Amino acid sequence: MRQLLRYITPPPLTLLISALLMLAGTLLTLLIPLFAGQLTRTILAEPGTEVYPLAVIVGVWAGVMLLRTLLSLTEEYYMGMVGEEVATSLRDRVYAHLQALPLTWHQTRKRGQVLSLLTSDADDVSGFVTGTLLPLLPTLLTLVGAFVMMARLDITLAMVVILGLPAYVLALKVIGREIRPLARAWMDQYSKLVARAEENLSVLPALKAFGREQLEAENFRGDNRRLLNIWRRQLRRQSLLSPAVNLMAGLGVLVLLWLGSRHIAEGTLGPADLVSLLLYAGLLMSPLSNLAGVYGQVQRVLGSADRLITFFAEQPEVLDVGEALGAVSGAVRFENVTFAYPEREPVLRGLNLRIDAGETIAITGVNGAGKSTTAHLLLRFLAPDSGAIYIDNRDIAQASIISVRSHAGLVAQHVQLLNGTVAENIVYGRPDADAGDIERAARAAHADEFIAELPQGYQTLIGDEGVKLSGGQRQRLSLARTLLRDPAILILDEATAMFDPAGEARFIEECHEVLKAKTVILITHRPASLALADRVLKMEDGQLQESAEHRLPGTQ
Ligand SMILES: Nc1ncnc2c1ncn2[C@@H]1O[C@H](COP(=O)(O)OP(=O)(O)OP(=O)(O)O)[C@@H](O)[C@H]1O
Repeated sequence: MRQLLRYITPPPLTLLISALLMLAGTLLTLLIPLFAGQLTRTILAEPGTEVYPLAVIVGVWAGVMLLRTLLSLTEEYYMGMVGEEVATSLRDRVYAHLQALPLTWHQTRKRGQVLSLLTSDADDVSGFVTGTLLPLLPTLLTLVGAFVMMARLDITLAMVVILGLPAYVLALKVIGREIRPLARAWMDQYSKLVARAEENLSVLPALKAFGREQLEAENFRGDNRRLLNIWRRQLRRQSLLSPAVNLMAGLGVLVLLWLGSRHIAEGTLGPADLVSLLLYAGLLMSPLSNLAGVYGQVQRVLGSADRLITFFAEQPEVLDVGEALGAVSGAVRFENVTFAYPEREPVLRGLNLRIDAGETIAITGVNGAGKSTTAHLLLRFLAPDSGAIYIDNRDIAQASIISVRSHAGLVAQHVQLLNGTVAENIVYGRPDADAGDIERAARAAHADEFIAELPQGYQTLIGDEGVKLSGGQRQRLSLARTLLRDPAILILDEATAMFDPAGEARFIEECHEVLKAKTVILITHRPASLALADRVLKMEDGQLQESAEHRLPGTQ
């Protein structure tokens, strides 16, 4: 928990005000038993004894109660604010870290599980800090204060209370021990449930096409029942905690009453002091129950805290460390690059590649040969196991990731678009671009024709992942988005795969001018696209070989 507190930054002033209000409130509460003692003394006083008048005691008592209520109101507001600010800053940090983690981290996790870090785990932890951890302060103060006041009245009775505490702590431990693993199991099962729902909803067309609605509903139901069972087991133990503690506290009060009456009979304690003492013991009951609750909640929240600590320990991509590449002409060189995905055979084995600035090369090869992997290495989504990659003779491992990605643009095989307008999608990589820039990029990608035919032109909403567009239109939009960034190196990974043959031929002819100004890497099998290339390379056994067989007749 202490590790996690590093990531939680409560607002200092609001926190200080809440703490002071809590302390003041607790001190006022500790006065009440004293008033009760004085009241008893006044009621039982022999005529002629000097005691406070009844009206004074009741008046002061009522005044203190009123003040206590006012403090509680203000305290609630400030505590609420601390809670919300803690939750907000923790969510900010989780989200920033989520985005900074490399693609490889995300590829090995389910989206639902990742999202639960941001939602339930972050909420659990911030709720714990404000709902449990901060109120601990008045709880502990009440405990200590009540004990000191009791000791002043009767040290023996106060010691009985202190000696009873270890038994109480032990009971907490025994009952609470089993809660933690159950809390973790619940959270794991919960994220599995969310992950399943998320996955099913994101592949809904496939799910419906294969008639899996009922099967998936049953799978979900099964996961949901398992979740309920874990919760039931956890609740059984958790609901045991508070009654057990209350029972022990009640028995403790009985012991006090019995011992107190004996002390009165022996003349070492006055009846008014016994009244105060019992009220102090009563004051102890609620902090003790609170502490019991705290123990249960600590066990529960530790699961979330563990997950967040592990998550924050993951190494993020540092985007701006290393030198910026500055202006580049776009020459690319792979030198003896070897790469394997974790626990897989190497994809690239000593790959060498040299592309001159402004050259267009095509890479072909069977599915799974490693073509996209090569592109991802150039973008620093992945890092080579050995060897080096250069842009303009500068090792990209030494350059800042952000500058590498600003010079190398990728139009990927699977186009990813936002659920926004056409214009919002094109401007994504260069938010400062104006309408003229957007239209120029669209024209260069030959997307302007179909955009003009859309109901609201550039302002047309294109739906989740661009569902309201055809595959080819999505690819053109994706190309426009990349061209707007104007990278010196352009990687088109099967970027024309969705084009109809006539459209592809036209596109290639028309884009020729735009592409001529850049270093272009075409990952493709399509003869029409291959015709664009100055050289065609074939990927085989993790290496690239020059190949002439894909050239179209008439091309150089
Ligand atoms: N994230 C990943 N983790 C593990 N293995 C991966 C990952 N991505 C790709 N691979 C594997 O690496 C190999 C190369 O994949 P890559 O996508 O580079 O091939 P490709 O030549 O682009 O194929 P295609 O023509 O089908 O697009 C494949 O065997 C694939 O299974």
